[in-house]
Amino acid sequence: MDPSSSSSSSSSSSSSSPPSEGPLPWWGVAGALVLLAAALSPRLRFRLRIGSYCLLCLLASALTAPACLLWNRGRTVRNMTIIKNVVRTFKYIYGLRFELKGLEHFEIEGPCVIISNHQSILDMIGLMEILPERCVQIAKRELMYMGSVGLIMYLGGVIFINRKSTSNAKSVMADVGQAMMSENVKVWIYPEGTRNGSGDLLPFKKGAFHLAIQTQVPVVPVVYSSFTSFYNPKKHLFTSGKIRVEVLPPVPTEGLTASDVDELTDRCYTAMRETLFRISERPAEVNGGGPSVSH
Ligand SMILES: CCCCCCCC/C=C\CCCCCCCC(=O)SCCNC(=O)CCNC(=O)[C@H](O)C(C)(C)COP(=O)(O)OP(=O)(O)OC[C@H]1O[C@@H](n2cnc3c(N)ncnc32)[C@H](O)[C@@H]1OP(=O)(O)O
Ligand SMILES: CCCCCCCCCCCCCCCC(=O)OC[C@@H](O)COP(=O)(O)O
Repeated sequence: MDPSSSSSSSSSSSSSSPPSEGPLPWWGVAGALVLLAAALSPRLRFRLRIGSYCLLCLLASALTAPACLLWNRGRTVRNMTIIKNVVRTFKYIYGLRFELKGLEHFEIEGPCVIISNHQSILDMIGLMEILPERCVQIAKRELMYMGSVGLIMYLGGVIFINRKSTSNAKSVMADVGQAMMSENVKVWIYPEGTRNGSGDLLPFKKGAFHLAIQTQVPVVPVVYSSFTSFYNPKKHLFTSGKIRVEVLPPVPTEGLTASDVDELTDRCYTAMRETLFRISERPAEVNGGGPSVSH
């Protein structure tokens, strides 16, 4: 070791005060314990990760709402563009990669009804990844009360329904039909009516298909591959992963009537289920399609 450096190091050590050796601050200890616990416990790791997602949604909503109000002065589908661009950054935070196919099927002049499978609260990231311009979603009205998330949904033009009351939902959907045509808006609906992480499809509710036939606009099915390889609340699994998204060709409804709803529902259900199994690399069931409408 060079003697000059030793003398300089001894002089520097005499001039600089010794590092403070006091105890770690309380927050340092707490943080270290949480990280240690998370490393040891999958359940805690899952809860921290999904909790951070919810917190991110709340925070991002609270920060984006003023921008929507300033930019577009209130509730309008134009706010969806702002919301979409914010939410699309979330995939980098959670390591979600998308493989997209069939986006050309969205190039429809005018309104249409978009339907897709619904697996979890992460779906919103996949929704915003491909959301076409001037497109709003149908949501359960409970979401309106989720703090800033409810506010941003309201500002983005999301339509809230009481899914526990068919009559209320039907009348709201009828109003949606009129608004679609007068304001040239697309509507995105989750026909399963609830989240479903099974890797299969639940029977479809019929509202989306009634709406499409009442307005004579095409139905555009969208399928997201199963999340089960990287997201499974029952197994406390939430890691990064790849999601295949396939937009299927539009299904026309010109000339159809309410009596064709069941057939239209079945047709979309079968096409989406086959696609879901294919892009999720799951063998199709031997007995063919499952139930397509709610019984
Ligand atoms: C900046 C940072 C931001 C971060 C924060 C995030 C911001 C994100 C912003 C924005 C993204 C927002 C994302 C939101 C996502 C939300 C997801 C959800 O909430 S999913 C749950 C709600 N959605 C549904 O439920 C739709 C599907 N349901 C339907 O369409 C149903 O049909 C419904 C609700 C209309 C009625 O449901 P029924 O349970 O009664 O079931 P049925 O079998 O469909 O209908 C019963 C009878 O009524 C007839 N019917 C139904 N709809 C009809 C209609 N419109 N006209 C006439 N008859 C109808 C049917 O034909 C059936 O009759 P016969 O069995 O055929 O005799
Ligand atoms: C002030 C009160 C704040 C309450 C905590 C707010 C937590 C915010 C979490 C926001 C996560 C983003 C939600 C995206 C929309 C969504 O995907 O909702 C799922 C619904 O389809 C669930 O329907 P269901 O399966 O029937 O329960």
